[in-house]
Amino acid sequence: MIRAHAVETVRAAEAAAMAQLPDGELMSRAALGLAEVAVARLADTEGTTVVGLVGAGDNGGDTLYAVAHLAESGFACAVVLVPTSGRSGVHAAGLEAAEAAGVMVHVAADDGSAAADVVAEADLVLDGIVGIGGRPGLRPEAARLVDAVDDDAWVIAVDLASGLDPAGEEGEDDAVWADETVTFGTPKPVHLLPAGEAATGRLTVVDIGIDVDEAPAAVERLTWDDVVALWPVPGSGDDKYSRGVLGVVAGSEAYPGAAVLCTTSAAEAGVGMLRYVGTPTPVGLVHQAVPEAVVGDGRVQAWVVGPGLDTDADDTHGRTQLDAARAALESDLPVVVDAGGLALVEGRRAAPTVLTPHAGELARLLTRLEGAAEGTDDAPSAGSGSGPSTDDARSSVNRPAGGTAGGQQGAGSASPSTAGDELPARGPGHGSVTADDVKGDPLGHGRRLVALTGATVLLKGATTLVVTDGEPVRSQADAPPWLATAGAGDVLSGVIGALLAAGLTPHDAASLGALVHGVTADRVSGGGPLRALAVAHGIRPTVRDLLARGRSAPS
Ligand SMILES: NC(=O)C1=CN([C@@H]2O[C@H](COP(=O)(O)OP(=O)(O)OC[C@H]3O[C@@H](n4cnc5c(N)ncnc54)[C@H](O)[C@@H]3O)[C@@H](O)[C@H]2O)[C@@H](O)CC1
Ligand SMILES: [K+]
Repeated sequence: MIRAHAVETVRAAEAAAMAQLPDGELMSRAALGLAEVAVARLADTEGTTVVGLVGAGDNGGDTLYAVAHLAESGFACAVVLVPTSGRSGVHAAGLEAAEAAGVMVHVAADDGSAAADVVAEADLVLDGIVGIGGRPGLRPEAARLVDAVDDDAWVIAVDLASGLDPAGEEGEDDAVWADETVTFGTPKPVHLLPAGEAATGRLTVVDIGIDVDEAPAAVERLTWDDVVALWPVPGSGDDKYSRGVLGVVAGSEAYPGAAVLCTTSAAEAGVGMLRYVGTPTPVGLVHQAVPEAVVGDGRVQAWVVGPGLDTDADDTHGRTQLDAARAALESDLPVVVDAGGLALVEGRRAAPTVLTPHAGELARLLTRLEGAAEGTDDAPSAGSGSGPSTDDARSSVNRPAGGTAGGQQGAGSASPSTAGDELPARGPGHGSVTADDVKGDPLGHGRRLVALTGATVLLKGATTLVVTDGEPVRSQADAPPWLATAGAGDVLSGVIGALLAAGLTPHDAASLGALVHGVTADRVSGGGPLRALAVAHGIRPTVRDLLARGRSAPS
């Protein structure tokens, strides 16, 4: 598992380490690690010239010492001091070391255009303007220098891309767009969250000897090795019931395919037994595609409610299916609620619940539930504010052409309410939320839905977020953009349902489901198009191979 720690946690760990070490030791380790990465990248890119952009804090100090190392290794090195106060504004000992190593020093405040020319010449740029002490956004003088960076230069952000919010809560238009980030001690939340992940680029963690193992993480990301630890593997005493029976209320006369996708993926994920509740057309399809499934209601350990569900159906079969969906939601059993099922959510359930909206569905749900809550005395607070900006609208000063944070991924579904329909604009009613609002602040809006429902919220996107009250946010970015295809969400809900039925917590089931879904999509895609059904059929071999990694790993 990758664990990212909040700035306060990092500062406390650094203080504890510094108390045991000579002055400057941590910075020296950071600078050396940074220089080693830079040397490797210069070799990869056949680069020879280096510029360090140096701000007023210790992030600039790291950069000055790293550039000194690079100059000593024979590279043509310069630094540009960004603060308006020039030399007096930067880390004095670092500046002395850089000058002693023969680094050319340019002061942006003295001659901004000459400094920009120097920046434009560099093959490799170290962004040391601000680190974890930074506020979001770049000052104009810094932005001008970042803008001068050559499109072909390799940009390494020191600790984090300057201009980003270290906590990853606030999106920021004005930030460095790094090819790579070299961070110290532990990842920071911004490296794993949608607000900063794309501008972070490749992430390398340099061990500087601080200890955060016992400290709570702010954000976590499951990795392949976590599958062995978390995936429910049957023992010799298990039978199909003890392994978990999953009930699926999905598909409809209008959207029958979702039933096939959801039940197929649940079966592929190895559920003990599957019950399916649907209308005649999807029942026939499920019979053919998943002969293991038992059609009809019965005892289950968990439910999936909603993929392809037609909440407008008013024929007898449709109404009976909707009654089963409502009964599942009113039961004391764990439920995954997806797509059409989200329209049936009325607020808190007492039992474990995973809601799996994409941005548009989350916006609709928040608008409806917050509207309803406003009419009551105990209305929860609306949570953090939301801006109209979107990922797509974000522009970073040195972002490469066409480089965006990626669109919605894994959000596709064969269900009526997940067919990419999004609220066109902010609605007239007070408190109405749009899909763009959610994309501009996915974590904040996810938290709002958690506060309203008490559920685990899995928000689909290029990076999928899993938010549960009292747990570190899980952030999974395993899937290729090809997964943004209709039906992918139906497959995801089947996997999560199988894991819930086996007894995993909603937080683990949702994040592990997202991981396996994304890894499967990546394998199935192989760099090309994929179909949701192929992802469903890929779940079984993917889980098998991930479990086999654990068996072959040295103990
Ligand atoms: N604390 C430690 O023990 C270690 C810290 N290290 C480095 O130190 C960094 C943190 O250093 P600092 O706490 O000095 O803080 P930073 O270097 O992140 O920056 C703080 C300075 O930048 C200015 N600033 C803030 N936001 C700005 C913005 N948007 N635009 C321009 N200037 C802005 C502030 O006025 C302040 O002077 C880490 O990110 C890491 O790079 C490493 O050397 C490892 C050890
Ligand atoms: K930086």
